[in-house]
Amino acid sequence: MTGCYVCQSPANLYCGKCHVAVYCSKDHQKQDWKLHKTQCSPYRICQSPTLGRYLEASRDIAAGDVILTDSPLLLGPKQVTMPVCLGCFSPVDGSYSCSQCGWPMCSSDCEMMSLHKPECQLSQSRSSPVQVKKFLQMNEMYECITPLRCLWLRDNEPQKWKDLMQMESHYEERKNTDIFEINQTNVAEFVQKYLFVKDFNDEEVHKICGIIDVNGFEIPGPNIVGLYGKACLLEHSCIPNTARAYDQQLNIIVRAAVPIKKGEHLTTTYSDPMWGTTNRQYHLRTTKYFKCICSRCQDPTELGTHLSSILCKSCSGNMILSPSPLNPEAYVCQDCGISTSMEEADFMLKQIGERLVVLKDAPLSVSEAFLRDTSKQLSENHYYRTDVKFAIAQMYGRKEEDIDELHKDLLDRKEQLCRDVLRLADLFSPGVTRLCGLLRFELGQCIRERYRRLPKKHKIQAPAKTLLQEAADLLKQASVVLLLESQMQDEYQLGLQAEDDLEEVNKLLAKCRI
Ligand SMILES: C[S@@+](CC[C@H](N)C(=O)[O-])C[C@H]1O[C@@H](n2cnc3c(N)ncnc32)[C@H](O)[C@@H]1O
Repeated sequence: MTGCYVCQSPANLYCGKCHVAVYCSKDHQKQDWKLHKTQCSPYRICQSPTLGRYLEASRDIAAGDVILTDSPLLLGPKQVTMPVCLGCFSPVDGSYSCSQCGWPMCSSDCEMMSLHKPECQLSQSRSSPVQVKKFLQMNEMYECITPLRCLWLRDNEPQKWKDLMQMESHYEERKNTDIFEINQTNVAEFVQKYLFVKDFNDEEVHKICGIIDVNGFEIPGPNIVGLYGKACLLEHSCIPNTARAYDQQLNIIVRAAVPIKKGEHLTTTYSDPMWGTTNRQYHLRTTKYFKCICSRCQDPTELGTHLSSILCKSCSGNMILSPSPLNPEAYVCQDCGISTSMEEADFMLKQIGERLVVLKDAPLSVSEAFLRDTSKQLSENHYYRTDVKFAIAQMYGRKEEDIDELHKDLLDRKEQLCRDVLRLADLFSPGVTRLCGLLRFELGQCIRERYRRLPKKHKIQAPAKTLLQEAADLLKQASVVLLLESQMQDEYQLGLQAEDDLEEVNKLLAKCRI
């Protein structure tokens, strides 16, 4: 939106505070101020040679405050997906196809959705309907859909196309990479040779593929990627200060996760804050084309957590990436100085990673065995171990038995795991974030259950009240965070449960006369 906020005519005079509202003249800016000052964005758009465009807080922002809400420029299936309906994104089996173009859909209702118009129109360049034959597995035919939805904007929605074209594509860096080759075959050539769409040259197609990869947000839950004109300006940090959520229309809502001071950059995470440095760096380098040099990435101990450290075979000390996690040559023991080559460590990590894959469907005892075995190879907080701890912290009291049937030792175990992972989450994904919300929810359940198990006479003693108060604090914080999620998400349902449980705990607290 680049029209004057008052009269919509072409405008280039930006509000000096937020650099978002734009006017055609000083008069219109003055005229709008009374209204605009109540809405003036808490951020401004800035530019730097290393970051490109980025967002900066234009005033102090409190944790939980909405920084921006942005509607999608477009939505499409993720690049690698199995066949999904091109209207509602549910998996499809081929039993219904669009009457106009032949792409499989759910129903005539989905066929009519405006979302589907771009590929529907463009696919009609073929003389016969599109035929999809491979269902319930990844299907490379779908790699062209989101790019087509972008390319279609060029001739149909010029303002959106202009917004899209401002986004970073890293076109030059992508040339000669594997992904460039894949896009050449599965998008550029597929569009020209199978769909008979000749309107877009290879460079345009590759730029669009880059824009999707670099700027697209993977929306949790369904198989959707969304492009958002304002939210894409958030820069990456391995300890982000904002959190993202989506409403039912898939508008993105960006909130301050922690208090943010005027002048601070607004950051999100493009990777996963609970991954180790090497994995985050690899992901950022190969999909976003930059090297993160944040303080966490430069600290071989990752703020003293040793999230990426392995254990020394000689003295069991923590072995860190040396001489620096950004240019590692070996793992070196902090205690005895012995080193292990990157190849040897990578081989061990790969083997452990393969064990991880099968844990999801196995009994919890197999995950516990994994944690026991790896305690001699990996640091206590290693990201592999933390991943498993987080998974089983959620499953105890849910997967094999309900929490009120859980053996006391297992209840203690769940509580310990929640506390261990929460310590790390509070460092790397701090504040009003989904991860902290989930962990506080689980921990709140443990504490509430510990109270429930107290003998009746102990329930009127001071330690019982302390337990109830802790449960109430945890459930309150969990419900506040989880209810910010979209109602479609499981997290939202847990938020509702946290709210109910909190009510019950508060009633018990009110009865406590200690
Ligand atoms: C989603 S875009 C962000 C907006 C972009 N800066 C622009 O001008 O359109 C992602 C790109 O921004 C740059 N970027 C974001 N965070 C960065 C960071 N922490 N360090 C260096 N570059 C970063 C990288 O070029 C990255 O590929």
